[in-house]
Amino acid sequence: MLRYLTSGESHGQSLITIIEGIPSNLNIDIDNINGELCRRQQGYGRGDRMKIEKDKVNILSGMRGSTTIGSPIAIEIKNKDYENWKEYMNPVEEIDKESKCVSKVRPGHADMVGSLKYDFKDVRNVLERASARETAARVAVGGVCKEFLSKFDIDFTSHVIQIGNHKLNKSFEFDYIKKESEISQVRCVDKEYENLFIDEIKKAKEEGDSLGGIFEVRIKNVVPGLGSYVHYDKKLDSELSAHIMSIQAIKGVEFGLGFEMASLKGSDIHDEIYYSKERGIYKNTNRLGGIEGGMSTGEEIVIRGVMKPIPTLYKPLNSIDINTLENYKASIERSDNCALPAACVVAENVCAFVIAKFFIEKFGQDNMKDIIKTYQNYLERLSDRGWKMDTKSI
Ligand SMILES: Cc1cc2nc3c(=O)[nH]c(=O)nc-3n(C[C@H](O)[C@H](O)[C@H](O)COP(=O)(O)O)c2cc1C
Ligand SMILES: C=C(O[C@@H]1CC(C(=O)O)=C[C@@H](OP(=O)(O)O)[C@H]1O)C(=O)O
Repeated sequence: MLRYLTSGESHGQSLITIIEGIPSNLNIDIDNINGELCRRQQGYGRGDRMKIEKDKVNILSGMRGSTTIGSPIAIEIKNKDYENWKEYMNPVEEIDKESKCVSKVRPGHADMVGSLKYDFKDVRNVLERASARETAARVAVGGVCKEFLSKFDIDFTSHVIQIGNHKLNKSFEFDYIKKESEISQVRCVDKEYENLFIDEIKKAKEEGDSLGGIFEVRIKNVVPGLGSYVHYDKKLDSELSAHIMSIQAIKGVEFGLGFEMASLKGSDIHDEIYYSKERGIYKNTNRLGGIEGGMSTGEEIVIRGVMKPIPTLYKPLNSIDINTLENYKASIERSDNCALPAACVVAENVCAFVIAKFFIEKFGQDNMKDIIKTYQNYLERLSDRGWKMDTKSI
């Protein structure tokens, strides 16, 4: 089974991850993983921390000469900002705990319950780990998984479809994919909306406020039959949802037409099935977003996530000092005021982990040669049953 752990505080020395279950003899291009980390750092609305960090992976184990050897892969991403924080964040030496002690808990963060649950007077012990800085490690994991999945032509893209009150029209979006190079600084595929999004973020910032929105992830060339209908924990959509929901500030997930389905009739939704000699089994629509009965259908997987507005506000909300219980305004930590473009990239990469996990479960784990063979056998069998899939790069 493919699995990983992450470790690391936002202003600690490094983020660390260990991934286990990546097959042997997979050639990995480190530049591609660093490229994913760079994409995650982009986006209008990010705060000053992104000017300090230049995230790059340091592979510590599990590979020799750019090739995996089947053992756990340990990856480090250094926090450059640690230099500015080491007197407060050193894990072993005496530190000055008082001067950076946080006690005015921020609504919408893990601050209050985290410090009660783990019995801390200093909320920094909570916020350092609850921070979305951790998503850099998850993107490194996704980067490795994307390297694996690219051998099977599985391809990921994402874009922002709503920020604040401005929302792209969904039906227009459905047959609209842009290449990475054409995606703007707010990861929007439409020029007019790009400007609206930027203006909205700018306005919120001037008001000391923050914004949320909706992003969309699309996954192409996933073979039919990843996941299963037989048990709750084998369903591809439930696992993808769980991983997207685990991203900081994500509050909902939908597939295909998603929540719009509530007001539509069955005949408006379910994708009709056809067969022709030339195309094999096919559908003309993909309203269910590429998953039926917990399994990939072979169509593009279309997932959306909603992100709440960033909780740290420069115009702080009412709160309390968790130690004195006095009423105060919440603490102001340096902050993004909108991070939808970054959340898009994180979502793509957590999806890459889930797809890789289900793929490996279905086609084997030990080495690339065996997996490719099993995959090809499966495609051949599907072809005998009328399904056609382009296998050009294998
Ligand atoms: C990419 C990304 C960047 C974020 N940046 C900030 C930030 O700068 N300031 C902030 O208060 N919250 C930020 N958040 C959200 C918080 O980490 C998150 O709301 C908080 O940890 C509480 O978790 P929850 O919203 O999932 O309940 C960010 C989230 C993501 C995904
Ligand atoms: C560091 C990242 O995001 C951070 C997520 C975050 C939060 O509270 O979640 C708060 C901010 O951290 P800082 O207080 O250091 O400015 C963001 O910059 C990152 O994405 O790499």
